[in-house]
Amino acid sequence: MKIFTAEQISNCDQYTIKNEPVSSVHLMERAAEACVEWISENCNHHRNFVVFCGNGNNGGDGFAIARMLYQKGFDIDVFTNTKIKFSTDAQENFRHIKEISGITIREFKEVLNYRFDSRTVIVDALFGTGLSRSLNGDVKDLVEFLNQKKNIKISIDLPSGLLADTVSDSDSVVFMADYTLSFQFWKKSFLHAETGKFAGKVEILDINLSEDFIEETETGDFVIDDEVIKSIFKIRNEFSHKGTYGKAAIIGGSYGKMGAVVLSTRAVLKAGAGLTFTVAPKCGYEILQTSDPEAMFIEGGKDYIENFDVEETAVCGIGPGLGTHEKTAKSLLNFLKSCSKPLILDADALNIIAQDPANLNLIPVKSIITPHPKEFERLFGKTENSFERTELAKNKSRELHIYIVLKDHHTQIITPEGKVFYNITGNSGLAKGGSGDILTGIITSFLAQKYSEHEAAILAVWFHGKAAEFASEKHSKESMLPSDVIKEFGNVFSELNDKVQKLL
Ligand SMILES: NC(=O)C1=CN([C@@H]2O[C@H](COP(=O)(O)OP(=O)(O)OC[C@H]3O[C@@H](n4cnc5c(N)ncnc54)[C@H](O)[C@@H]3O)[C@@H](O)[C@H]2O)[C@@H](O)CC1
Ligand SMILES: Nc1ncnc2c1ncn2[C@@H]1O[C@H](COP(=O)(O)OP(=O)(O)O)[C@@H](O)[C@H]1O
Ligand SMILES: [K+]
Repeated sequence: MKIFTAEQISNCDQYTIKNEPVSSVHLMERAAEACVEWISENCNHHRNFVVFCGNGNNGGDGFAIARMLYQKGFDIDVFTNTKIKFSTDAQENFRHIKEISGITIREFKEVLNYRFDSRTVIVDALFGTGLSRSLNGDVKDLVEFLNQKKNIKISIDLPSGLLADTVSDSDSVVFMADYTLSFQFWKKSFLHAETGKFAGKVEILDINLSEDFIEETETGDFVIDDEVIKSIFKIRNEFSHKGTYGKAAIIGGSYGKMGAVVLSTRAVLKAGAGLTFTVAPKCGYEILQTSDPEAMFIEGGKDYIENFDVEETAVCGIGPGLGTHEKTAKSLLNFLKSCSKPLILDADALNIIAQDPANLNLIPVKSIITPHPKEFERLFGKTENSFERTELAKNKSRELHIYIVLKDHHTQIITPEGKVFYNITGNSGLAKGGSGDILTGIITSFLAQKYSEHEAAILAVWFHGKAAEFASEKHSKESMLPSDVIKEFGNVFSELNDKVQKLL
């Protein structure tokens, strides 16, 4: 799914109104219907809603939602500011709601005397994509007041005060939603930590905006949705043999960190590679042969790795548990100098490279590197916030002609062409040592299976998150272990096969 800026979204609305058989006010009606449908389906314990409506079209949505919820039998109160001029469509919906005697309309300032029942849901329809500056004055006070309430809060389109595509000033006041019902597209601000925290759980509601506009409008930012995944995943060929699925090698491990290669190797195996090797120090021989018997062991040193050579045709994932021993570092850098095929570089491989900026140029083109934010900083330097980090990653991907998998809650895959793919699978159950090792294994496995670097990185990140979702359902986010995540790979493949199967 494409991610658009606030300006592009507004253009999309206008294009739809101009070119499709729908008027502006009908599009608002469609948007409100989608919200009301979601609320009716999901809201089982709450009967009363208090809707806060601004003067623009976001407020118009709010009036229409209030009317429709009332017609469905919910108790509704509405707050607005009648002293400021409404937009045309908001005015029309305000007119409709005034005619309903069962709905009381109050001015914002009356909120201080309003009795919030603990089961009242607060709906924020103050500002959406039209927000042009930080909240101030009365409306800022209102949002601060509402944020103190313990009630469930739903934002329409965007939490008020949040900009769609960039970070707000750190002292800006933003409505703190539990749920955000947003129209048609993911907004970039939902996907970054500093701003996404205001949106709560995000639901994207389809309001049928013009497909032609969406198709023709260029963007560099995408969300990895089912369509992206279906276009990448390949069904396993029955007329195949192990050679069809490639050779993969995990290179890593050091005394005390052998678990990282065990997990990484197991992830390669369970993600479907044909032949799997582990290059690890001798001290890991028994551990690896016992834990992952399907993989072949290659001795890469005694207590730490000194030899990175594996079969020419194997795809190499380097770094899990590798350590940064001087001799390991020296031989890794020598290996990089002699290597021209794309590699997967993670963890200590990145920490070794980060020791000297000149090392960055040794990374073979089209390699996939998988830094978490701290490793990214060691490699490329500090940034003010995660939006800037993504921009820096885009520059570096272009410059070095590599793929950067910037690991985060919404991990980003950044391509040498400057495109950014945001992942929306996964959860905080992955915030544990060992999760990244698994991701390295999955990417290595998919690359060995002849997915392109671009496809392998995107599919693997999505896959990793999806497996975490299955694992958390069984074990909880708190208790799930990276090894539980690997056990769910089978369920993810079943889901993938179901998605792409040609059903009779
Ligand atoms: N036909 C359409 O264009 C549709 C628009 N929709 C809704 O319309 C919204 C966008 O509507 P608008 O473009 O009218 O914008 P908003 O309703 O987000 O609000 C913008 C209004 O607030 C003012 N404003 C901006 N920042 C302010 C601030 N900090 N303090 C006080 N006032 C401020 C602006 O001057 C403008 O009058 C979307 O988020 C969505 O909810 C949906 O109904 C779908 C269809
Ligand atoms: N809160 C979270 N939500 C979603 N994914 C997460 C979260 N925390 C961590 N992850 C994922 O888990 C992995 C952790 O990687 P990393 O920090 O390198 O772990 P390790 O050091 O164990 O290898 C990344 O893929 C990251 O995106
Ligand atoms: K809003």
